[in-house]
Amino acid sequence: MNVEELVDKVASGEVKLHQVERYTNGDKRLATEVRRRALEKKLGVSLENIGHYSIDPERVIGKNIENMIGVVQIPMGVAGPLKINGEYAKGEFYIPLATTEGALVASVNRGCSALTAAGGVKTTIIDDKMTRAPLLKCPDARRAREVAEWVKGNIEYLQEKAVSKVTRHGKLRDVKPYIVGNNLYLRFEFETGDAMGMNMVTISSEEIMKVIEEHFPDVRYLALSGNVCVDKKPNAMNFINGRGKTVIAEAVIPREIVEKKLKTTPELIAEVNYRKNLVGSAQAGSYGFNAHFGNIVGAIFLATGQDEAQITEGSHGITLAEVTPEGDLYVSVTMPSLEIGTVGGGTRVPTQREALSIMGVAGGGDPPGTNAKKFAEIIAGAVLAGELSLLAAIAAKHLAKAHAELGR
Ligand SMILES: CC(C)(COP(=O)([O-])OP(=O)([O-])OC[C@H]1O[C@@H](n2cnc3c(N)ncnc32)[C@H](O)[C@@H]1OP(=O)([O-])[O-])[C@@H](O)C(=O)NCCC(=O)NCCSC(=O)C[C@@](C)(O)CC(=O)[O-]
Ligand SMILES: NC(=O)C1=CN([C@@H]2O[C@H](COP(=O)(O)OP(=O)(O)OC[C@H]3O[C@@H](n4cnc5c(N)ncnc54)[C@H](OP(=O)(O)O)[C@@H]3O)[C@@H](O)[C@H]2O)C=CC1
Repeated sequence: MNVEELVDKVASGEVKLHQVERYTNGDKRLATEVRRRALEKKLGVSLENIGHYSIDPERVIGKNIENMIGVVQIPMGVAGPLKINGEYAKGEFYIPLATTEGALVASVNRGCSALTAAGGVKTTIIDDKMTRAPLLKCPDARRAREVAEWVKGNIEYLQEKAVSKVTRHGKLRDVKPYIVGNNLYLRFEFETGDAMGMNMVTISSEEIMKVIEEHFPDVRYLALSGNVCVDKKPNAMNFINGRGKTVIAEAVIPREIVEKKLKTTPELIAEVNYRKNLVGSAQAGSYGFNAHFGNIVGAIFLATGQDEAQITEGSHGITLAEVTPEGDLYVSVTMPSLEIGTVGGGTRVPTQREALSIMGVAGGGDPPGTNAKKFAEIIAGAVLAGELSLLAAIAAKHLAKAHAELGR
């Protein structure tokens, strides 16, 4: 069948979208073009821009995407330099941000400028784990408790018998059981090196379930994810117990810098933060006791190939601002659930990998895990920059003007 015939057959539905590779001798670039052209024909639309890209379909189909028709492009800007005094990120960094929201990059850039002039951001990682919580249906709550106790006492055994079969970098380090009636949710905690880890921990958890079913034939493994993990949904669990990296970025900004660069005062920033981010968020029942973590996390996630659905949990967290006894401004962001990686998933897509390389965090670290931790510290620093600048703009009543000038 020639290409024109194939396009027609796909447009008519005779060949399904996911079957096209069968007719292109496995040529994925051609299959991508055929699907796009079939869609153009069927819908009477032009997808010319979606069809212009540098990413090789051979590298992403089958690992990152199915039914590929092309690529969507998001403008990418860069903010910085931002000085970070972290335990992993040390020095000045440029932060790639993919967004279509005018004024966002300018704002993060302004925050970077103020923070760097103030001596930089101090970052601290409090915890680091990826979780998966399978659901087991037990005869009753007492049996559920027995299973949970056995699992708690057999972490090393499960690592050896199940997890080590799946992954070299994934390590089962703990489990937190939750029991509801006869349901047992085993929230497994894993170290995942430089990977965000969801594939690693999901496949490992299934192996663990096999071992548990062998030991407890009266217990039925019902769902690999029991929603206590918690992945890709707003939730209190990750806010309180953490998931991915739990990281804090903080800085003290001298009053002169607040006045000169941010056009306001430490007192006004602290008051706006208290009344907006803390009281306002409490009134709204929000998990985001912050101004716009989601903006910065989202733009970095899109630029660097992170799982975009996990921007949800990345947007959780608390911003603090207070005036120091010396009259300067202390600011911090506490991010309980930053689920990120520098290997695996979308990080291997060439454009995204280049974006990671801007920060010196593409690929695995030496030792493993250090690159992802460095990346987490850089994100937290950038989030602090964004929070600081937006809070200042709101305090100075510059928000509407900024977006009128840069966003329309
Ligand atoms: C727009 C600014 C930065 C102007 O701020 P400014 O202080 O008037 O600007 P400036 O010209 O005096 O320059 C100060 C610094 O800003 C940066 N800067 C300034 N202009 C640019 C530019 N064009 N491109 C790149 N960087 C720029 C630059 O770093 C510069 O310092 P330097 O490096 O020169 O020493 C400021 O008004 C601002 O930050 N506004 C806030 C905008 C913002 O944060 N938007 C985020 C999205 S809002 C949203 O989506 C969430 C929301 C609001 O709904 C959440 C909520 O409910 O709170
Ligand atoms: N399965 C699911 O339920 C879900 C999957 N996802 C998706 O999962 C993907 C991410 O899964 P993830 O497990 O992070 O990625 P991968 O599945 O790509 O696993 C990471 C791979 O990198 C290897 N690796 C090499 N060097 C390192 C290093 N330094 N540190 C860690 N691993 C290293 C690992 O080897 P080895 O394993 O031998 O150590 C492993 O093969 C994303 O595409 C995401 O969208 C998201 C949510 C749910």
